[in-house]
Amino acid sequence: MEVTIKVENLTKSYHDVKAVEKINITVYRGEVFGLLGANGAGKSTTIECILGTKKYDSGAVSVLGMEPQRHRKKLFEKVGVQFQEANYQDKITVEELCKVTQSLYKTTSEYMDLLGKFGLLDKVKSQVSELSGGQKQRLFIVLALLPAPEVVFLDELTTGLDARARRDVWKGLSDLKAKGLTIFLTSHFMDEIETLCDKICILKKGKIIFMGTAKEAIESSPYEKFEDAYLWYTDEEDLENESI
Ligand SMILES: Nc1ncnc2c1ncn2[C@@H]1O[C@H](COP(=O)(O)OP(=O)(O)OP(=O)(O)O)[C@@H](O)[C@H]1O
Repeated sequence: MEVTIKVENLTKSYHDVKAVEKINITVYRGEVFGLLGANGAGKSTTIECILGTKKYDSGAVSVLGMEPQRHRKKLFEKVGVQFQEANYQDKITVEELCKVTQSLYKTTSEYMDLLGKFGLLDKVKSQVSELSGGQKQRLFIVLALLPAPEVVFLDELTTGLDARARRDVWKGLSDLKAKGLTIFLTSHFMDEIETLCDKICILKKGKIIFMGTAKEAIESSPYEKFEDAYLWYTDEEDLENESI
């Protein structure tokens, strides 16, 4: 199997806070990989180190066989990133933003196809500033996929989306996965993780406390539901006291 992302002993501190410590991750081509953990567990730091937008203290990272900080430009052509907030002019339509984004890349996907896949076809002529939060979120997924990337990073995949839109996003991503796209995502929704991810990694205070499939996570816990198992991994000591 072809390795798409390889992270070895990744360590990063902010002053005296160890945000991630000796993390090892391998993601194969065509896999959907889910990075989980409570707020502050180290997910964003890990993603930023993998993308080369943050400097790590020690360890090694390779994406599509390239070192992100050294091959930033070349990687930019093949890696898609979903931003939570994008910097675009106020008065720009969805179509114009798609075209501007396309102009940054050598090869691109058809924006109309992607807007259709993610339920935004009727918004093509709308101003981006007039979209709802959930529509913007989907537009950011479309923008991440426009370069026809080999791997895409989706941080907090469906935060802010309604139930229908979440299902549409899952379907859109599953179709792209079937075509060989590698997907690296974070999410706080356990149903989404269970549905989409081939492999998950749970971080707690910057360290990996579980790596495997969602099914394996359940099997190695005392619980039958993935969300219960996840909570057991992330805060073992508190779960027994909960009444709901
Ligand atoms: N720029 C920074 N300066 C100092 N500390 C930081 C900085 N960025 C993150 N941290 C700290 O590093 C730790 C990991 O943060 P990180 O943002 O990676 O977590 P996360 O898992 O992405 O959280 P969330 O789910 O809330 O987005 C936290 O303790 C956080 O306070």
